[in-house]
Amino acid sequence: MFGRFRRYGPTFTLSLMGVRLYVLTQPGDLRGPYRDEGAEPAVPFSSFQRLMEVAPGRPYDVQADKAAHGPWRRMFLSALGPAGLQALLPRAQAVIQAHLSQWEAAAGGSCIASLFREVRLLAVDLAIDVIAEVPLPPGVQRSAFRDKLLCFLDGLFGLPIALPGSSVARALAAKEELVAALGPLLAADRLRMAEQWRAAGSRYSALVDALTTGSAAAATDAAATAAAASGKEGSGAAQPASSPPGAAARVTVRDAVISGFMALGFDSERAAAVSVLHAVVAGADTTRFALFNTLALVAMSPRVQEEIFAEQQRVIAAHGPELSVRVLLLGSVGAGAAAATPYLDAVVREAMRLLPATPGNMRRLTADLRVATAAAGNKGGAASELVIPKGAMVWRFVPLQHCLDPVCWDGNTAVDVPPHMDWRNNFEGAFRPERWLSEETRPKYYYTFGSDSHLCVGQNLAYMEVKLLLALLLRKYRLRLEARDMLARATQMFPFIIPRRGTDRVLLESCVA
Ligand code: HEM
Repeated sequence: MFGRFRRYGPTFTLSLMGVRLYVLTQPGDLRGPYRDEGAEPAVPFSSFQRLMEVAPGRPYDVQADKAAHGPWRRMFLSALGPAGLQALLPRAQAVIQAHLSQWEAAAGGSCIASLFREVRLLAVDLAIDVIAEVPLPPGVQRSAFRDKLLCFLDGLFGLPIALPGSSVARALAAKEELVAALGPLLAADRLRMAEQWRAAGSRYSALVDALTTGSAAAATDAAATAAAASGKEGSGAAQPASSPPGAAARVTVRDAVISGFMALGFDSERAAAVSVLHAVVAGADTTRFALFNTLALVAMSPRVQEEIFAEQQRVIAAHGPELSVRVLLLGSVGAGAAAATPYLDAVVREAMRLLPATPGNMRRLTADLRVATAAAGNKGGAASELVIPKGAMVWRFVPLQHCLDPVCWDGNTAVDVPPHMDWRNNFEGAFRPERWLSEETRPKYYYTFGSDSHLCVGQNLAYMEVKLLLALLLRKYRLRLEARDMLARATQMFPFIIPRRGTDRVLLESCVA
């Protein structure tokens, strides 16, 4: 894409799965669409639309609904705020630890046989147990449920062909089985939400006010209980996963998605099940690619691993071995929480800057948009203007935007890839977590989690999960890719990296005496 930017300038078009997209790169051009001004979020791919609709011909999109989006977003922010993260941390740690134990048992602790496969399974378990907190009863076989979810996710960006055997056809069948399994499990949530909805006079904002106020109180009680139980401020491990009986319930992601569906007039058992699939989709694929990309880059850098290890040793000496929210997340999460692991934080941001887990979401214009089209490198040249018509799709392609970062890039368009993004030929110069540690070098463009009106509400949960995995792994092991050029040899780079079969083995070298 940098090549296209060099050739065609800051605005150019391309066709993706038959859809014409305008790629915009100028901050001034992007501002309006990503603030919902003259544009709305939309995924223009028919496979995705079919799999996400409630029933044939009944689309659902709370993100594009101006009235519902605000309260819905507030529900998520409450569910995934500091107290929510505190409650979810023990769950995340249990899931990650279980997978680590399986990896260790499978190869005598010497390797992860297929990084791609293993983090995919891990991300789906995190989506089930941590994001959606799906109450899978013992009767439902987890492996079969997980397989169906994977099948559903595989179809989302498949070619829009629902012929037997195609990924979309298989995903549609898996969706029906998932809906049938989930519907009854969510009956109590749905009825409770319907009751609260009526009590709030069927006004979404009032419902959210009532739920989030109660949730904040529950969170404060829960945090105090956790601190008292562990004797340490901000400790996550002693925190119960749900509120004790009688206490105000904390808001969950499940509540957020089910309420969003209700706000748009869907209150059936099927709609509740589809809403939970939406939550799983929001977190599962993104998290898996974040885990894969980050582990791959870290495994390529013994230097970065040593730095993480040294920081972990300091954390253990200062706070004990427990991985709490305070240890894992920065001051932005939770009043007064200091950054105990700034280097780990920098590593995760740097990995997600260099290899973003998503290529960026698109917007459909609801009004004409005027943009500049001056060719790149045409400094001082006259800027021409282009009017992109209402109805067109515009896109901020995240890796390209990261190439153009004014802090990291000197504006040289003579190179194929700017050095700060060129992990293939300039690994040490490109993958530099240290750039995040000083105000002067800190990247200005970082769009892996979107921006503005739809900035990802799950980003702190995602950071927490990735950091947990890295900390747990690197306290015990040094990672090494068996095929050091695994990323360069990948069979697919877009929209996600998929490694060539057999090249994604990660060697685990014990560093514990
Ligand atoms: C590394 C992992 C993740 C990445 C890279 C990621 C990326 C993104 C991006 C780019 C957006 C903006 C979409 C847009 O502009 O239209 C977004 C929005 C969103 N994300 Fe994430 N996400 C991740 C994890 C999660 C998780 C774990 C959740 C948990 C539920 C989540 C929930 C959401 C929701 C609900 C929105 C919509 C926000 C709104 O429209 O106001 N994400 N995410």
